[in-house]
Amino acid sequence: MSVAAQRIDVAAGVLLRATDGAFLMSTRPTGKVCAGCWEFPGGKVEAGETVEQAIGRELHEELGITVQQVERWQVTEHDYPHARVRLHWCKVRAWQGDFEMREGQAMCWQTFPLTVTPILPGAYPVLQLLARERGASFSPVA
Ligand SMILES: Nc1nc2c([nH]c(=O)n2[C@H]2C[C@H](O)[C@@H](COP(=O)(O)OP(=O)(O)OP(=O)(O)O)O2)c(=O)[nH]1
Repeated sequence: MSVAAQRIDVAAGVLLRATDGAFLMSTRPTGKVCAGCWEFPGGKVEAGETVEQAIGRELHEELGITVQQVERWQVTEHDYPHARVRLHWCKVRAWQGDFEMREGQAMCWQTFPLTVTPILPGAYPVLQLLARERGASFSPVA
């Protein structure tokens, strides 16, 4: 099987702010594919890791926070020219620590309609689901 044909497991966290239900989006750091695009924080699940462990590790590495509660939510797939990914989405409602953008990313709490663009296409399905849960809508920019 070629590298491009292998599906890569990615854990992505939907951090939900208790006060107003806003969710956190961040930009992809310089040097990564699609740098500057908005996404949900997370990254590749490493060998031997559970999705929950991967979320805990990634959010600590990227945002400096300690995740206290992770709820598995949806699984979606997306094919990019650079990779075929399987995204394991988790809702994160409890964490400790102050946010530190350890990879030089930008972060923004969002509600619908979103105010950030461009968004990584692999995040569209989960944004549509989140919007539906809230009686809102999300339409990707063509
Ligand atoms: N974190 C995250 N990744 C996403 C989202 N949507 C989406 O298609 N992806 C894709 C983009 C990438 O191909 C893949 C995540 O890989 P990555 O390169 O960011 O992972 P990583 O942080 O482990 O990076 P590295 O160790 O390889 O540098 O998942 C999203 O909302 N959040």
